[in-house]
Amino acid sequence: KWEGRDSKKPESLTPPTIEIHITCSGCHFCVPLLSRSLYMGQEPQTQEKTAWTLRLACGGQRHAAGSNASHHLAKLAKKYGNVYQIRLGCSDIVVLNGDKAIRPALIQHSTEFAGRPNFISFQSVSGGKSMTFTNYSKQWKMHRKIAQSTIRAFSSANSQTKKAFEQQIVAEATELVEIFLKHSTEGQYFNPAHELTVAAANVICFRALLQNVDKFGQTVGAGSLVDVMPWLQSFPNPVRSIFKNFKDLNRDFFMFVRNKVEEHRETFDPEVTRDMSDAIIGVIDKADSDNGLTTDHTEGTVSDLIGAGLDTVSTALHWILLLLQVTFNVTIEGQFIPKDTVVFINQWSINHDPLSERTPYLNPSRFLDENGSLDKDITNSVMIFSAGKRRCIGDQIAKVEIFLFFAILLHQCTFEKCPTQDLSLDCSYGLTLKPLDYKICAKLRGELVKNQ
Ligand code: HEM
Repeated sequence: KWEGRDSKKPESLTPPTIEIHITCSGCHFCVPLLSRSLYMGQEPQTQEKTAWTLRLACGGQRHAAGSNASHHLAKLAKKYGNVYQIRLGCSDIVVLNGDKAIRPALIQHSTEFAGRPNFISFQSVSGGKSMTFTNYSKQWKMHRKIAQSTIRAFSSANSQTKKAFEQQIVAEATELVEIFLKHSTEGQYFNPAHELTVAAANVICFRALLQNVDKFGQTVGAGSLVDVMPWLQSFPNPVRSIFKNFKDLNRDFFMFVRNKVEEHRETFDPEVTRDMSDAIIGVIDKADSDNGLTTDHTEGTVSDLIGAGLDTVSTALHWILLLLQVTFNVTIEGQFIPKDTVVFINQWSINHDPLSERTPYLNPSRFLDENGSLDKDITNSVMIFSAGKRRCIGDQIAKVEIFLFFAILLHQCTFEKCPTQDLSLDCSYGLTLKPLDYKICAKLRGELVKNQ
């Protein structure tokens, strides 16, 4: 019995079930569910279900629930409790909302919540040898340990690596400022999404492959309606087409990584570790003892680190630039979980109370106490890197990257929103929740500071 539920006295031992009928295809509703789904590892039990029905009608446009499904799921928690169950296609998915439900699940029951479901879409990621999308096992533990120590070795292991890493980010951020100013020539407005993705890709690809890139406009991820409705693959329909595009994108991305890793193998020198790829080849390909990992896991790990480090950081910068431009004065409107249940950790619900009045603008001072010092209780309550066994292993990299990019962009430029465009806090779904496209114009504050 798991007692992470927020309510004082559970009425039943099973979470309420809400059926979600998706009445059109092409809806992205389930993507965030799937991309942050965890898997329980307890004994199976039968359960009685109380069913409520929620209909999402979406004729190819936004679904009735609004564009932010995480927000909608958080709102449902007000009615049904912080732990409830939805049915999506063939899958029952338990949704956890709010800090009080999520934190004990991820920390006190870290092993039970460390799994991953066996979704079809996960097989397309990192050549099927992803660490991120692999279920909890002894082999996964080894895989994660290798990925974690490799990241550390190339970002924060000692003052020299730290400095080299920071210098690379500064160079990238300085170039980004120049590109933004070029796109803003004569007061033009431009969409920063592509440049942010390339900047984040350059940082992580350089660490992983000693390679800069200019080709990443799209990012890879996982999660599709076919995971919960596999039969959608058997006849032509928009979900099948979207899934095909997703598989093609993942395949192209993986081929790029595989070719680069192959080049590294050909020139590998055990005395000189050039980048993360060399480090991983050294540990997996050339391992002295059998650690259960094969050479395919080498490419899988490099691909995982690039994929995870690219989309997240570029999305964070994309949100920051959006929130910088405008003040939004708006109103945002003990369970037992059986084995093999897919659990959606609605992390969004921790940092957003769906029913409270909020003014979501960039307001760093809300993290300060009355003396102007950082309030650790507040910063710790923001759980953007998750918790428990699946906690992000790139958090240190991410913090340094976002801090330096943000500081350099702000130091050098002001940003203006396009006057003809309404800004919105709605999201589009991929591996992360992304802001919708918007345009800005960058203006230099003073002299352009070039990278030394
Ligand atoms: C703002 C930036 C970032 C955010 C918000 C973020 C967030 C997260 C979260 C919430 C998870 C847990 C997912 C889950 O529970 O299923 C995660 C996992 C992961 N992150 Fe990050 N991340 C960021 C940057 C990075 C970077 C820069 C890297 C690598 C260079 C990275 C590598 C990973 C990996 C490999 C995992 C999977 C861990 C596992 O499955 O054991 N992340 N990240």
